[in-house]
Amino acid sequence: MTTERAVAEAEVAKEQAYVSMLYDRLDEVRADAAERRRSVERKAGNTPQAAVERDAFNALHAQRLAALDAAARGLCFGRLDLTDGPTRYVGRVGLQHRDGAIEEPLLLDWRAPAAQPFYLATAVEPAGVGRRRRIATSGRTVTSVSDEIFDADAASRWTGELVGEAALLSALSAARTGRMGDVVETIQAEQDRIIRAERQGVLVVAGGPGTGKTAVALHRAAYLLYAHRDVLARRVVLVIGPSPTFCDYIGQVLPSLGETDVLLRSIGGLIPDLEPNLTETPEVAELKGRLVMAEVVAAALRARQEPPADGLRVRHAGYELRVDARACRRIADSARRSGRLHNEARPNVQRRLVDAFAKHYVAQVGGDPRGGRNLLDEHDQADLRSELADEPAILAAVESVWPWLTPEDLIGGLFADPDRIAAAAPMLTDAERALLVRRRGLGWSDADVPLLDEAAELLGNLPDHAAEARARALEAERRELEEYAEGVLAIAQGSRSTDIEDEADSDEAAEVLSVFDVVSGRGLAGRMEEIDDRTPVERAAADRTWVYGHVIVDEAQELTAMAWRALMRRIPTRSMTIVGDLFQSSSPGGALSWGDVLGPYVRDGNWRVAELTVNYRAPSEVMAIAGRVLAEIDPDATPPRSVRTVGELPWKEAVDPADLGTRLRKAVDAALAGGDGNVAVLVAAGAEAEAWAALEDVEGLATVGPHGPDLRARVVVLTVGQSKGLEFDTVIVVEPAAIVEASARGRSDLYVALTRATTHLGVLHTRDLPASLAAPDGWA
Ligand SMILES: Nc1ncnc2c1ncn2[C@@H]1O[C@H](COP(=O)(O)OP(=O)(O)OP(=O)(O)O)[C@@H](O)[C@H]1O
Repeated sequence: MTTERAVAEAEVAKEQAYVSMLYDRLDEVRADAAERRRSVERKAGNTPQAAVERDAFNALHAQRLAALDAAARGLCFGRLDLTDGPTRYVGRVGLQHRDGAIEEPLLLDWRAPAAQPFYLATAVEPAGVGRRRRIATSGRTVTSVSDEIFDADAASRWTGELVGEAALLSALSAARTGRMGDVVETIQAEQDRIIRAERQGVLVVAGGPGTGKTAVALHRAAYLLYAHRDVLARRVVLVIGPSPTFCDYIGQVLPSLGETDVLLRSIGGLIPDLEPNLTETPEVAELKGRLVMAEVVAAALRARQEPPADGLRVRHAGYELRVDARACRRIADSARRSGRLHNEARPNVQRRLVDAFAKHYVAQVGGDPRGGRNLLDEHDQADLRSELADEPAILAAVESVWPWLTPEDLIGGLFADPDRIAAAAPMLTDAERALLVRRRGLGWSDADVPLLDEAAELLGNLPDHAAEARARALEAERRELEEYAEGVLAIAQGSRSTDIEDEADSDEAAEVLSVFDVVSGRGLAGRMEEIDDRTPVERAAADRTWVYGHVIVDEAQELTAMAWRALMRRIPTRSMTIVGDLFQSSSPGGALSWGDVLGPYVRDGNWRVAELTVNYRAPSEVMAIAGRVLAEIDPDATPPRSVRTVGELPWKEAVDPADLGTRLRKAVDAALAGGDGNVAVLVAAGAEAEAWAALEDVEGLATVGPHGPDLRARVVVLTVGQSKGLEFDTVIVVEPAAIVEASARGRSDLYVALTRATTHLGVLHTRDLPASLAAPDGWA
């Protein structure tokens, strides 16, 4: 055995002793936490107050246990030998001595200030570190140690191998699993500075593909929760991702760091109980994303507050009761001027209209034919008034002036009626207005969500009784419509089934479907009756108006102006981390500059940009090709510098259209045979069906669930839009020309597609390649 190996083994043995001790201590702490949780559960007291307290403590201990469980994997991964001080061990969680008497902790949480030199020390700026040691473990066993020596004295004491970037490179070369993992053991200095940046104000993290923006954003969430737990655990950190698929992809990172006070959502998921089920064309999504839509929504509401031109008439107890048009208008105008939200103003409108009807009623019932004083006394008049207050015909008349409205009513009612659109959106062209038309009851798209949110802001909540009454009314309406629809269909089509899907084209069916809108109102009413023993994250998830402690936006370049508007309402303190790359923006309504995005919401000087410059994902061979596409997007842009070179050039192949499927199949088979990594086939939107069909019988092909294809499969087909933020060992891009043509920002889509590869990249094409890819150099 060489001396170096003997020394290394001795060091491993020493670290093993320390790491075993840490695991013993972790087991003790977990046992204590579990015992405390059990004792809370056993605590006496059956009052609702005691139950709520018990649940709160339970949640706290459950969270602590989750953090300790998460820490068990790779508990300790580093050691710092300070030049003028003690030795410190760095890990996933902080551990103290049992008696707590000794000041130095047994293990430092990676987020503690004292642990920072582990990420920042370099030979040039050692930050007081003599030696940084990385400790690799498998389960509870130390498998190796590797050192960097920053101090000549320490160097003379240590003769083992020096492996600077080995841990990073080995992490980056590992096969991908379809789920992002944490990088806590190998955070790089430029990333660490961003992770620990001040909480106040808006921090924009810009950087090219693969620079770790998502990784940094998630570790920042974990850091902020550590540094400001008192506020943030109560107010919750919201992380916005570009799609539910992406949220699934990154969903394990924070739990693996022991953090659960975080809510992950896409913009489409911002309204509780509403799951968008429709996909818009890019034109419609762009139109709905424009800020002018806020004016359209406001105008649509004003139009719903318009009293009938010839006033109101109601028959009651043999009398015709009237409120003339001028009086109706006065009441509506003053409700609008009151500044109250629409539904909050309704009780006042109702009271004044009932008063006006009652006045007419009293005049008719007690009027003196000879022109004298009214014959009814004050009590009689009050009785008549209260008789009218619950009269359905009167309430229906009030509805016609100032209806109870949910966001779904307002926006669904607007889109369903070209006349309403014309009145609310005179600033749009005819063609644009036509894009907005949609029958009611078909559902909602991601692009509708900010509009529904805008509507909700103007409307306010329905009070419980109104929500219930409305649910009852709509239930009755639904039954009536169902009967009607059945009748109509029975006459028209004999015994044909009235399955809703069969009827999707009939107007009756559309109306029948529209009652699904009610579910959220009813769900809301039901929820309010429950005792509120939910965790802050659960409460935030169920509350559209929740104000968050910090908001992190990933792939922020994709958000439309309306989406930003909706999001900013959730974070009035503007404590935000915004992560994105403008060159990867494919959304036609997406950002062109961070100044444009933030200008309306954040004062200059309250936001700053931090850049990430190193590409941890795509190797230099892939970036050489992708960089040429970037140069076509913007000749002045600099692609991020790759840390890895894999020694394999990307390939491209021209194929006959008839052979595309067979060739694709061959390429996927070859990739699968070449290793145990995953494979993604990336295509232009609309071309996915063909690719799925070509790969139908490939073993390991993804299944498709409600959030899209399962990324944990070995082979997956995705549109470029779906692949945003993801990465795969092998990427096969099909028909770049079609990707470029598919949208106004098609070149950015092609840049995104090429930069998803961690190791192998291939391009299949039946048409000419864009100039940036046509040049022969850089290809195998
Ligand atoms: N310090 C690090 N240590 C180990 N792996 C890292 C580190 N930083 C980033 N990575 C890895 O690099 C890959 C790319 O990171 P990430 O997805 O965060 O990049 P991104 O900038 O968000 O990319 P894109 O803009 O393309 O979505 C991921 O696999 C991530 O885990």
